[in-house]
Amino acid sequence: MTEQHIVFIGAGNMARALISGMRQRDIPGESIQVHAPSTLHRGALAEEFGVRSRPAQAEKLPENSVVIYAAKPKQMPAILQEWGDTLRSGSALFVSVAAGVSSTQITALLGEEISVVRAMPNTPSQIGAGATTLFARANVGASQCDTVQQIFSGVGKVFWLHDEALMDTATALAGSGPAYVLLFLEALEDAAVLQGLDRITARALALQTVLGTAQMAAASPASPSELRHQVTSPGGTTAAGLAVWEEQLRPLAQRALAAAAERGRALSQLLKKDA
Ligand SMILES: NC(=O)C1=CN([C@@H]2O[C@H](COP(=O)(O)OP(=O)(O)OC[C@H]3O[C@@H](n4cnc5c(N)ncnc54)[C@H](O)[C@@H]3O)[C@@H](O)[C@H]2O)C=CC1
Ligand SMILES: O=C(O)[C@@H]1CCC=N1
Repeated sequence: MTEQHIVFIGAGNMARALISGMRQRDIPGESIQVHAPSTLHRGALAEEFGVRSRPAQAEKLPENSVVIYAAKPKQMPAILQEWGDTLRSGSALFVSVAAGVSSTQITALLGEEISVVRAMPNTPSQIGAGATTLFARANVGASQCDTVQQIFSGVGKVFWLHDEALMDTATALAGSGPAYVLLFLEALEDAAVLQGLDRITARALALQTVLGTAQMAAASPASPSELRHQVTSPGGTTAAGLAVWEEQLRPLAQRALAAAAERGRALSQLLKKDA
């Protein structure tokens, strides 16, 4: 990709996941800069990934900077207050990974229409297997969209949305999704242990089953439903297990995604109250 200067605001879990994925894609450490108040967090990233580390306060940014906001949603008013002059005076592209906070809220906080893209990545980005949804405001140019596409496609698959309201759904599905899959793994493991299987074998079997099935589904032109039928012999073990899952799983998925998307909208409302 073209020489970009990538500036992270925040040095937590998501910044770490993205930086890890970027470094594996040979984005040089010197072109990544991390700002956070805690020397512990940013120092650890500097040591592990060779990125540059700075305190929280803003400074003049190099040309071609992409600023990735990776601190908490509720901190955005205070942090943008600190960064406002820097962001308004330069030509930086601002990418927010904050759940819920709308691009209109971001430009309102900055008091100016700078280029803003929202991104919703997820933690598998740390091994290049992320899923990121992107939304660009109308004033973001094609070359800026290309830049963001290159950054996030380096750490996984990228999906653009044209309706910003659906970012809350994408957050509920893919941003939060790794936690659901991990809970599913834990539940399968615990259930097998309850039947007597030792924990190490139960964990390894659950993991390989989910991994192998996801890889098979990704490699196959068949739909998940078609592949599922290939496993399900009439009157067999799978049919017996599936009957139990079917009672609850779809309504549960709907409720879980609704709750997560609603939380995204609530985070955005909270910001309105604080702003
Ligand atoms: N964790 C995840 O799986 C995902 C998180 N996100 C979003 O990423 C953002 C960060 O989430 P996490 O990394 O999980 O949180 P975290 O709590 O791990 O990290 C937050 C970071 O912000 C830093 N920070 C606090 N005050 C600051 C300031 N004044 N200036 C600069 N940095 C400051 C903290 O030092 C910390 O490094 C959130 O907005 C979240 O919605 C988005 C997708 C997935
Ligand atoms: O739980 C959260 O709010 C963040 C956004 C998506 C994943 N983690």
